[in-house]
Amino acid sequence: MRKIYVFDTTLRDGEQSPGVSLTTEEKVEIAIQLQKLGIDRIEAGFAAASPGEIESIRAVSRQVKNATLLSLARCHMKDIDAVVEALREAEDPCLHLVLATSPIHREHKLHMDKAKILETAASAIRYGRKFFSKVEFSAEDASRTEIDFLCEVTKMAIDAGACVVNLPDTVGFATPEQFGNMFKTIKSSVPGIEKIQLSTHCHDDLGMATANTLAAIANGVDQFEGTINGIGERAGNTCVEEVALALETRSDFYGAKTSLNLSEIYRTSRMVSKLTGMSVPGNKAIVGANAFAHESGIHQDGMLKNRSTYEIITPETIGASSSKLVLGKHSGRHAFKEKLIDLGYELNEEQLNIAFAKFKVLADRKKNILSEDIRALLDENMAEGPKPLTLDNIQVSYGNKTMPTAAVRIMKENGDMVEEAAVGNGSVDAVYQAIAKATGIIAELEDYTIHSVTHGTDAQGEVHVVLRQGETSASGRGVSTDVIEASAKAYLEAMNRLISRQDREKRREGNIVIY
Ligand SMILES: CC(=O)SCCNC(=O)CCNC(=O)[C@H](O)C(C)(C)COP(=O)(O)OP(=O)(O)OC[C@H]1O[C@@H](n2cnc3c(N)ncnc32)[C@H](O)[C@@H]1OP(=O)(O)O
Ligand SMILES: CC(C)C(=O)C(=O)O
Ligand SMILES: [Mg+2]
Repeated sequence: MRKIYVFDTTLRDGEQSPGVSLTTEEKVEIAIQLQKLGIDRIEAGFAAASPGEIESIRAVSRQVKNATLLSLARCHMKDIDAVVEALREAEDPCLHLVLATSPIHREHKLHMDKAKILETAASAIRYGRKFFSKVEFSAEDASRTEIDFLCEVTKMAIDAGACVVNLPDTVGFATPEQFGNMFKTIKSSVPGIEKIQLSTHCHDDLGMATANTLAAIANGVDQFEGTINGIGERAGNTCVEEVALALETRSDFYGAKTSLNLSEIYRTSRMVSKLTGMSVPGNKAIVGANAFAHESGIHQDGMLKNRSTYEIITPETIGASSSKLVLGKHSGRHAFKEKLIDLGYELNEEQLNIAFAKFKVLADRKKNILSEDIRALLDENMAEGPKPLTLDNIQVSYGNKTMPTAAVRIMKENGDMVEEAAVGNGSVDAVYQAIAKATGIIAELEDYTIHSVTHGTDAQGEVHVVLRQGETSASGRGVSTDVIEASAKAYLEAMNRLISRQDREKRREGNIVIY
């Protein structure tokens, strides 16, 4: 199996993401993790950018022992001198030089003709070789460079002493077939190409960075460059994790693999996301929160029967915890039942049907049903004891400049409905006043607590109340995506318990129940 070298540029091109600036400590933390991941070459920064950048690269170089360490430089002596300073303590240093070669960059940016490009790059490589035994040369915007000139540039870099020649798709313009052909031509027509390693470096402007990188690999490159989570300039770079997993999963096709410790991928992704502040979209390949989550009933049923039906990579491979069957409105009975077993509930067929029906109602109201939602739903449905009072309807009118008003309709055990409205000093208070008026039961609210059972703005709220009447107290719990409804449910549950307790006590005393 051919080994593909991984060049990680999270700390250089990744840091070029708008809004990202890593401290020295953060760069060091990421570099240590990149080593654990088994990255072969780590680009720690652009030394000439600032004195602080030189310091950061030096700090990283003190920690990196098992990877080649690079810093990027323009083809300028002062940039190269800055790299010399930054990489002085590196165990295995490599200078990374860049110069654009495309007609657009030559004419509009550099104001250099082809001869000047060749001369500038060659003298920079030669100057760099005085300090470094390893020099990588990148022909920026290679994919928009005339192929004959690119062959000349590659030959110049080899002759001047580069050991890696990188041909980037700097602006994400290439298409896989065209990009693959570019490498095929370079490999077959540049004399001395076997003396160096060929590398690729892609950007994702058209969403083709991974495809283009794989096309380059299929056409013989030895190294690919990328970043964790694909962060980087504009739409970002090739995602290291995507290419590594594509090679691993489709080694039958590519016949090539990286030597990454794949089980460190998830941890590395989380760390980079946290330290750069760039969140990973849920549907991101490999490392997104949904990459191993299954919501629809047919998929969940398949997963329960055999994971290979809907997963081509296991989460364990990348160090993520496990596949998730996410319960939602598309879920079916198989997954629901499995979830109940996981949560320790044993329901008979009839109970299961009832719970499943209630779950579907909840799923229509709430996008993401979590374990706590299910627990809350089951505990509520399975709560024992008689229910003298049931909430039938509730309506609240709230305005920050008006008194909150609530109207409630409550069904008694015998089926009678009682309706009342009341104002309060808040919406919950108004509801409680209305319930008190409707039932005629005046109880002291001894305790009221509310917390979110799950996360997000559509989370379920769970309310606990304690009511007291004389010597008797009772607690109640209510759960709903609406906190007012949860509050009303909790209040009525506490009232029902209060009534039952008083009922029992009165029976014992031979009296008649008041309610
Ligand atoms: C494709 C890439 O990702 S390339 C890497 C991009 N990364 C960075 O730019 C790192 C951060 N950069 C910086 O801190 C600054 O741009 C510096 C320190 C490098 C240079 O800053 P300044 O001297 O102020 O120049 P500025 O950035 O405004 O312009 C770039 C100059 O370098 C020239 N240049 C651009 N690329 C190269 C190159 N590879 N080799 C030599 N000169 C180059 C430009 O033509 C321009 O020259 P000019 O001043 O004669 O017009
Ligand atoms: C410096 C080079 C490799 C680069 O980042 C690019 O061309 O995108
Ligand atoms: Mg780049």
